[in-house]
Amino acid sequence: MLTIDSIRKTNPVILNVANMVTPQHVADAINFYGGSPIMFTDEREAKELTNIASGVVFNMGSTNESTLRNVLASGKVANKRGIPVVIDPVAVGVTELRQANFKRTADEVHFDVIRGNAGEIAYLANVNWQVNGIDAGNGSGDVVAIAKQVAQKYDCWVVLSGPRDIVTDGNITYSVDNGHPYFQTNVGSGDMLDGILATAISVENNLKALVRATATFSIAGELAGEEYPHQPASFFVELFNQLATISDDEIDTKMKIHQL
Ligand SMILES: Nc1ncnc2c1ncn2[C@@H]1O[C@H](COP(=O)(O)OP(=O)(O)OP(=O)(O)O)[C@@H](O)[C@H]1O
Ligand SMILES: Cc1ncsc1CCO
Ligand SMILES: [Mg+2]
Repeated sequence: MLTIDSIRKTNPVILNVANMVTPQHVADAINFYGGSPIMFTDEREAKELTNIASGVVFNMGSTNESTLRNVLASGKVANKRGIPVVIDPVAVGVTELRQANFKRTADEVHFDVIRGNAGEIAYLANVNWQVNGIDAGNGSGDVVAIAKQVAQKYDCWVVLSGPRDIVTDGNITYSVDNGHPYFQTNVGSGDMLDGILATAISVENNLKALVRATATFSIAGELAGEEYPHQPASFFVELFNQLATISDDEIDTKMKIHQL
């Protein structure tokens, strides 16, 4: 079983192609959880940095020609080395460029995890969904079926986040019912989750570890919400305190996971 102690002892280096909005939050989340984050923006060091990393995160939230090259260069080295790749297809359905960038990346790089909200994963499943920019929006599709379909299509794990998180390999599926509404209030919660997931599976690369990491982040939010029930901005800072101090006992006690 993946323990928080093993993550903190391993302190894996997690390489990120971040978006322009939330890199500090992502670096903090990885760091407080027990990883060692590093970001980069110049393709010339993609290979060297991927060679020293234990996991990589590609956030497609504000990709341009140069950062797309970074993703492709790093992704190929990560695949060759067998280190886990997490991709976040931020607002993928919203513009043609985002769609093309994701397709190109999927054609050239194998992902271990696609992490997105319902709107993003629904787009990848070709399911009609009323998205709202970076936010999940509304749809009537079955999120479990959608997540499984995307996992099968891309031969990877999918973490579809929201009030209930769905974690699947396309066959075995878990739900995680922990969390707090203030996650949704804060921009970058999903980006932080990407970093948490990469950190976790760089230490133990299996579906159960992915489920536990998903629950850990949500439980840290529950604990933060208990401290700050009416202060959404303080919640965000407290989330870091909780990530830095959460124990395996707390995770075991609070975890609400079900195999579906
Ligand atoms: N209403 C909610 N109740 C409980 N937890 C939530 C809720 N909404 C989101 N979460 C949690 O927030 C985290 C981020 O998920 P979310 O689906 O908001 O990502 P996102 O839309 O990609 O966010 P962003 O684009 O701002 O980074 C997950 O851990 C999820 O469990
Ligand atoms: C607001 C925003 N725009 C592009 S990425 C991002 C952060 C949430 O992913
Ligand atoms: Mg997002």
